[in-house]
Amino acid sequence: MIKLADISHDDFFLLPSGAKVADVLEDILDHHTQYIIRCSEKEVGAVYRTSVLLREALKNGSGSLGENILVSERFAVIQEGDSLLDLLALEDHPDLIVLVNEGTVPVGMIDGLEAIRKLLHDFYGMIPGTKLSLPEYRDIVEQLEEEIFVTDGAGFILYLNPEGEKVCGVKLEEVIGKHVSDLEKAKIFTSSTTVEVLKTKKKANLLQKLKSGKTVLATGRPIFDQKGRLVRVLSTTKDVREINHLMEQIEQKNKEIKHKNQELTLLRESIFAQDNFVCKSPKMTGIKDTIIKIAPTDITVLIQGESGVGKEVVTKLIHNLGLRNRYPLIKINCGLIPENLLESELFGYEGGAFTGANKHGKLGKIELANQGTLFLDEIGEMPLSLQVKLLEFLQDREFTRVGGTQKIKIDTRVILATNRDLQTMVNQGRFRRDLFYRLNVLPINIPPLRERVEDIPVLAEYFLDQFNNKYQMNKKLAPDVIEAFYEYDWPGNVRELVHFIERIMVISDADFITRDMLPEVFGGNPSPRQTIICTDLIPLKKAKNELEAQLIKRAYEIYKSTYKVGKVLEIDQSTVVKLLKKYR
Ligand SMILES: Nc1ncnc2c1ncn2[C@@H]1O[C@H](COP(=O)(O)OP(=O)(O)OP(=O)(O)O)[C@@H](O)[C@H]1O
Repeated sequence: MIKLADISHDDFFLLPSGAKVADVLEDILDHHTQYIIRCSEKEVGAVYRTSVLLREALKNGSGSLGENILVSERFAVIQEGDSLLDLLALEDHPDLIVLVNEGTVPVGMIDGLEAIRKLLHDFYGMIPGTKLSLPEYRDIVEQLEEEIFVTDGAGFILYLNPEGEKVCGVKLEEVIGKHVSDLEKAKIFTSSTTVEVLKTKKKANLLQKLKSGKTVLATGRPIFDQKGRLVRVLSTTKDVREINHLMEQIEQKNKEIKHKNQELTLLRESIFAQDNFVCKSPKMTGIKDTIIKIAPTDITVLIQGESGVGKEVVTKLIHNLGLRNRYPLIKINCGLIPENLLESELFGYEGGAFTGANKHGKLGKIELANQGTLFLDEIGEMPLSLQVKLLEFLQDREFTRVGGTQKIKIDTRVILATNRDLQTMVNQGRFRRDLFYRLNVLPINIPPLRERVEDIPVLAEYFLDQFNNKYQMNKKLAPDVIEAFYEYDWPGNVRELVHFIERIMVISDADFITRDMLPEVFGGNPSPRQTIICTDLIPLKKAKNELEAQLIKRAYEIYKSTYKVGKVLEIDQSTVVKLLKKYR
């Protein structure tokens, strides 16, 4: 902490109290000082500006310079060992501060404004501008809505700002000079931070209970002099109610956010339901999470999977959950449109572009998808000749109509789907490598239904409900029907399951559909899945182990019961347990 002596100057001339100014005028002129201090051995009487004194001498002659005609500057007297903080205890806002030694002899002077600037800088981290006057600085400190409580290094109270007076319910003059423990004894507050700081010489935070019943959060800070001695303790407090109020506000905001998130989840779920998307398996719930994340972006998505796995359902979800859902989702199936028509279907054409063309021209699907989403289904079927034009469009979102020369810019999101293995097609030279890399920004691979059997019961129940509603029925599936579904291979995936459920519901007379009502493929005769085909030659022992591992794992995935697995694989339950241990 800076001492006042450190920032003082000695630009003054001492004028003993009895001496006449006229008698020492020459001395004053010789010394070239800015101020003249009149003082006795007991006190500092007045401080004059030399310039004022000289002006008076010029005007009236030096003989007329009595003590009375000189107006003293506003000043305060402070001991040279005091620190900046002692300024806070001053009643008035002096323009000048006279530092005196242990007697009363002036040893230095400080500009009041300069001192307050330093004080603000040191204590409050403020770098004051040059425009404020000393009283203004004092007002700032006094108007802080924070309690300021200052003691010396032994705990004797030096200063309490008006907010502190309010908070503690005492006046500065009642407590100044008292020890902080006296205030504790008088129950003005409990557990003083000052006492804590005096003990630990470290910053302390405490909850203080005040006489008024209020609880405040007090922070005490030690202030050391250059020699590392504790010279002051500065404490500030904050009303806990205010903090509690803020905490309540934060909690309220958090609740609102949580509520909004819940609403958003419900909204998303309703979109998933509207778009008829059902899933339970970890693989598909992972895909659902990806959809939620990428839907609001414009990232190009490539959806791969066997026919009927739900590629179009996922496309609709991405569009409907995205920011373009007020604009259309335009689909074009590249596999269904003859090669020679695909270009004009996709990019449109100018009037008279080719024989038989509309003379006014026609908008292509890309233009129709402006602002919305373009869904290119069966992208693996796109002829190589068109792939370059598509690549150019994907890169710049610009294209020309067939028969046109003008570039057209379109703002659309692109989603592509295929049931072909594009990587293999690239290797075989049937799909452009550069286009593949451009498309493969975010691949979503939807697994076939047989690889996510957990979805089978939820999908089956879902379709059952749909067709019960559609046909005004009340049919149910027996648990062994679902078991039979687990065992089937579903080469047509979810599409096959939908159609199968509709068919069985319509053709069966009973309300309760049981396994024996299902076609052969679900039971008696071996299904194609039960045929094991060897495509390669491997050692018999390895092959046996591999088959055993696959069978046991697959069966357990489906039945989640060692008893059932034993029954299906026609082995003891204890063998199932042993094998599961071996292959896990
Ligand atoms: N997760 C799912 N929840 C509910 N229904 C689904 C789900 N996945 C697919 N379906 C239904 O299965 C049928 C086939 O789905 P979709 O047309 O999306 O498959 P696809 O992979 O695009 O097929 P293709 O490759 O033959 O075009 C549709 O009737 C669809 O509603």
